[in-house]
Amino acid sequence: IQRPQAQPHNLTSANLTRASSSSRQRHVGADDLAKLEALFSHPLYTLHAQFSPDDDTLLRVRIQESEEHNAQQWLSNSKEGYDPIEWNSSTKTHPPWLRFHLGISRWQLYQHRDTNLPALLEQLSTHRIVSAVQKTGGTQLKLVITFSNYGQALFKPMKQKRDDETNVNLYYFSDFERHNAEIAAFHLDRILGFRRVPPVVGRLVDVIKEVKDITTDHKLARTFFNSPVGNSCFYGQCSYYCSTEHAVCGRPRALEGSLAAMLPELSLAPRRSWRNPWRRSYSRSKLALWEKTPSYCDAVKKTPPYDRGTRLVDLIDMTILDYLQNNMDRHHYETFEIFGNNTFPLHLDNGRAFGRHSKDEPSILTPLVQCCRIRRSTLLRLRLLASPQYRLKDVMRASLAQDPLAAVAPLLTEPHLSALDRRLAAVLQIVQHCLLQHPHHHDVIFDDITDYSG
Ligand SMILES: Nc1ncnc2c1ncn2[C@@H]1O[C@H](COP(=O)(O)OP(=O)(O)OP(=O)(O)O)[C@@H](O)[C@H]1O
Ligand SMILES: [Mn+2]
Repeated sequence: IQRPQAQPHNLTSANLTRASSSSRQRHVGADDLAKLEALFSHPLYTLHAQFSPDDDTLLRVRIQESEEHNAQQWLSNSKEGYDPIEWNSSTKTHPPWLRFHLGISRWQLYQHRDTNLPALLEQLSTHRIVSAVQKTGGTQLKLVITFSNYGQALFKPMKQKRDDETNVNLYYFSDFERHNAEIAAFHLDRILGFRRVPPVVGRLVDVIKEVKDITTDHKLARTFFNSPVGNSCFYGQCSYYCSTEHAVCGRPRALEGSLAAMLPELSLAPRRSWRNPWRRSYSRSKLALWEKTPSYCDAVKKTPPYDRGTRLVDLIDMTILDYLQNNMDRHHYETFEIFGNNTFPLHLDNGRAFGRHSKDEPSILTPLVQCCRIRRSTLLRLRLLASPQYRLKDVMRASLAQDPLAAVAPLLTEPHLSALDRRLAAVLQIVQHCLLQHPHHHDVIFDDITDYSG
């Protein structure tokens, strides 16, 4: 494929790493970075880098006969404003978004130390935008952005300042989404070793040049206006908070937002949506059944798909992620249909995480408390992250410093980082309590890494 004009021709993952590490050092201590490096080199991350056999990937490249015959590059007519399509069945020719799609497997979205990841993030944050339209459905304003190489991203704009704490009188279901939460969730999920959040990066978007001027979405275009101080604003159309009072504004045109790599489209890779058994009531007055039934997990454990395989412990993984980031909004989760029940749950939509640092929400941990079940690999990584040698808040600080928006301000403030450590200790305490209550440790610990002794 042809490299986009905005990028140097010699862009490789090697010099990308060099470039980002030199800029990182300005913002974050070398100690934190060394901890992150050491963490990712630990056997608990490297030993089990799953190399999926081909039949365990979501998509496969079909080699066309004509292509085999003339070994020519496959050239198709490209749309106006887009780069020519010059990729074929060889991975070397694929743009990063396509490599990402082709790398999705039964158990993870990308590999540990995936060499495509830096290139994908770099493209999301710098690539030329040729289209921006509203994503329909969902409650809050978000855009689907298309790049000149046909890659796509889901854009969530900054709605509030990073150090704003959610109003205590606001219910979780009316909380604003936060772009920095989407970014931080990607980093946290990767540090926990799950790799179930699609890669997300921060970016300053020019709301006039990169949205208004190029959009084909007339409903969106009609909502642009200039604020009293001359900033360019828009509010779009959605079921909540899409009005002049809740507009998002550039300064004067530059607007912060998160860009999540788009998953393969549903026609290629259909997904199934599952209701979270521990879903909240989404009502001001009603309690959910799980809130009134201490033995609730016994029933869940007998219900497919939680009665076999790894779905229950995967749900516990998701619970731990959500407790750490204080996300109460996990009403549903999705899986890729083609993998049936033996697959991982996607950790999509983390926009309501990191709303509060001064308060923890113990009820998020209810599945862990009621089920007393956890993957051994997860538990061992959590213990690693609780040790001073690595320390969750330090490795998160180092990881988040790699995001381009860290140059504007840290993606998570120090109180949020400290909350991570405090909540991690609470998770480990609950697991300890479970172990004391159960005579057989294997009733609590699901050993998914039997060959690892540590
Ligand atoms: N990276 C992605 N790639 C493709 N589709 C995505 C991605 N992230 C989210 N989606 C899809 O877009 C839908 C809406 O996204 P999201 O849940 O983040 O927005 P929302 O406004 O919070 O929606 P809701 O109010 O229903 O929770 C999701 O149900 C999901 O299927
Ligand atoms: Mn949501």
